[in-house]
Amino acid sequence: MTKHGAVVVPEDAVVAAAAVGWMEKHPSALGKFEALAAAAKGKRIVVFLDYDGTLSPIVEDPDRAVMTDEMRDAVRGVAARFPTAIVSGRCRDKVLSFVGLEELYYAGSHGMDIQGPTNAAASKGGEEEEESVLCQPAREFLPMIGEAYAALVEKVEGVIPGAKVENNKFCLSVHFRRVDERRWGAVADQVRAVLRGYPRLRLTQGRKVLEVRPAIKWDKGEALRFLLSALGFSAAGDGEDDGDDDDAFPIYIGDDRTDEDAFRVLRARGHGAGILVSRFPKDTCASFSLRDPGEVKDFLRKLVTCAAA
Ligand SMILES: O=P(O)(O)OC[C@H]1O[C@H](O[C@H]2O[C@H](CO)[C@@H](O)[C@H](O)[C@H]2O)[C@H](O)[C@@H](O)[C@@H]1O
Repeated sequence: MTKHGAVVVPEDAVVAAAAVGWMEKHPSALGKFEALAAAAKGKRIVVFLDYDGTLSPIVEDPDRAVMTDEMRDAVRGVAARFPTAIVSGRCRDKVLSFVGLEELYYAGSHGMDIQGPTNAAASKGGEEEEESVLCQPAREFLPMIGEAYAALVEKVEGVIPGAKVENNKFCLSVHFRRVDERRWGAVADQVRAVLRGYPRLRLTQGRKVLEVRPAIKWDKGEALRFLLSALGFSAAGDGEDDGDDDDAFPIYIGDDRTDEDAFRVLRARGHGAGILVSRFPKDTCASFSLRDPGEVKDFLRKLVTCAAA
């Protein structure tokens, strides 16, 4: 096609070519399953799963982001074969209530609240909750988060229709999915104004959500390292003879910006697989991709079948 003598490539063709290029760099984890299984051969697979957008589809109301029974069965099957952790921005109790599987590790509040399986602790009786909590690096921030929550409810949720503040214990989520798009800027301005009173809290952005969290060096990547180490594997994965088992093959599946911290850790380790859940090309440190939670479920089922073979 030509216009004024120049070659004009239709916009759809440019988008399609970019998508093809992106898929070459981040191929489908289903399409490359055999290669992935071969890379994991002889190593011990450890599975890390984000929740929203990965195990459950993104929905308007965060309180209704439930997971299907089929997905629960797939996660249960994986957890019966490999150590498995849910790593979420949600507070640990809420994500546990959505997933409903006590045999998993849970890292809530973007990894700032880590708990081991509660099924074993529960059978011992007594102080199950305290026994199963493994790591809470932002404990001292609890009173500050409580104060900031109250201020955000008053100054954002109370003022901008559709805005919703979710208390995730060690962090807060300010949702604007249901806010009129013309007021998104106002949400961000109000949140920033509140946070000026809390210089030790920082702001990041997820999928139509502003995330307020303690400004400490801790994120989903650190949680992944912590859990590997708690499971007896090397946290660095550097092949050093430091007494730790370097034979883990961590698989991390997630859809959002906060999952990039975990993908970066896997890149640095040089083994394991970061899998981004996305229908569209996105800048990512993940090596593979899956399109949506339906494909995540298929991938988890394949892992189970492969382990049983
Ligand atoms: O780390 P995640 O498990 O992915 O949690 C990140 C945030 O997820 C939730 O919000 C997102 O999903 C909602 C339900 O589908 C959707 O309404 C919202 O727009 C998304 O941002 C959760 O509510 C947040 O607290 C998490 O931080």
